Amino acid sequence: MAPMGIRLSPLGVAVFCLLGLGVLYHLYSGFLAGRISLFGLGGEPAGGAAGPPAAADGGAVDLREMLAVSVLAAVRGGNEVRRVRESNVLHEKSKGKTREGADDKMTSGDVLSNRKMFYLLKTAFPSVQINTEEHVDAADQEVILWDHKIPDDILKEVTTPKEVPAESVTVWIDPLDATQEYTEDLRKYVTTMVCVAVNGKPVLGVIHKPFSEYTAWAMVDGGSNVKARSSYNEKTPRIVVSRSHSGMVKQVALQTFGNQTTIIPAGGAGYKVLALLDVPDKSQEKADLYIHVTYIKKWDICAGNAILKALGGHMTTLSGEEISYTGSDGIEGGLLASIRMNHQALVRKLPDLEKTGHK
Ligand SMILES: Nc1ncnc2c1ncn2[C@@H]1O[C@H](COP(=O)(O)O)[C@@H](OP(=O)(O)O)[C@H]1O
Ligand SMILES: [Mg+2]
Repeated sequence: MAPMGIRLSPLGVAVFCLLGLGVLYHLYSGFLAGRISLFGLGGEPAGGAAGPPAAADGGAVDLREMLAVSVLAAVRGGNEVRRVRESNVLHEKSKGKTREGADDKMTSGDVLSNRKMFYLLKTAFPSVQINTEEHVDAADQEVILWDHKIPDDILKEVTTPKEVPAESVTVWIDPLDATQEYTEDLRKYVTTMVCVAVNGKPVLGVIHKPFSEYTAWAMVDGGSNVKARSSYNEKTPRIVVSRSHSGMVKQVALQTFGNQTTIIPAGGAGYKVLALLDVPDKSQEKADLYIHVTYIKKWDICAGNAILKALGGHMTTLSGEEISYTGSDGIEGGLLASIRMNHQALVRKLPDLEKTGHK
């Protein structure tokens, strides 16, 4: 006898259970079929539904899953970057001028990489804020599904899920860093990058080099597949600087560290952060410090900032302020990036750019 005097017929209960099982089977087989068709083909479907998004409810997102999708996005974007460069049809355009009057370039490599990277992340994490360097064409949407697989190297380092509220997350995408150098066919400088910030703090970063197929990733308090070198020259550092947006950086570096200092001009903020690390890629130059003095955007620097932070290094403005990865796109105060050095002592050594007019 059921409570309140209601009698349950055993046949009714059995029919109800069978119906429930049927509904569950239907849902689950659809989900599996989606996955199988996606990965059986080894590519992305043009649309339709497979696995559910990782954070469909806008509640929590798992940073370990976000790292897996970020790596995949950087690699998929990188494939587009490589394909366009190899076709030699770049459709190069100027988006306008930088504050210093240089052309702000864009190519088909930027656009197609952006489309892959943005929609892969957006489909997996529909409720998170994604800021990207390039315009996303809403009329040219693509559903790109993630197989919910976390690669072994990530599982080995990041052993537990790390959930955070979806609304605390801001993702920054740079679909093609070093566009200027890309147009000059200086391939080694080119990277694709993804960064995840939580409450404005950079917590995970991915920098991928499409032409050498090297990927560096790191998560603050999580793990990494890259590390710092064993030693750095703090006294007469080799300093990596911009080759196409340099401003007065050489003067600042020589004034601060003396004329013996080696200046390495290089393209791409991602490439310059990798120059500070122990990177096996043969095309990668090595440096002790990265300094930038002109205006720069957060998608250019967030991934490098997260990786440095995860490895115990620092990226700040030239006056030592931490950079917040929410709100506005750009930062005004220049950049100083270091690892295994006394970062605050370096900040004290640098001249005040406002006063010296070296900006
Ligand atoms: N003054 C400036 N204004 C706008 N963007 C700048 C800039 N200085 C550097 N950047 C951007 O920061 C990235 C690294 O610059 P650099 O190679 O000169 O060090 C490049 O990104 P993109 O190639 O993604 O546009 C570049 O466009
Ligand atoms: Mg960039």
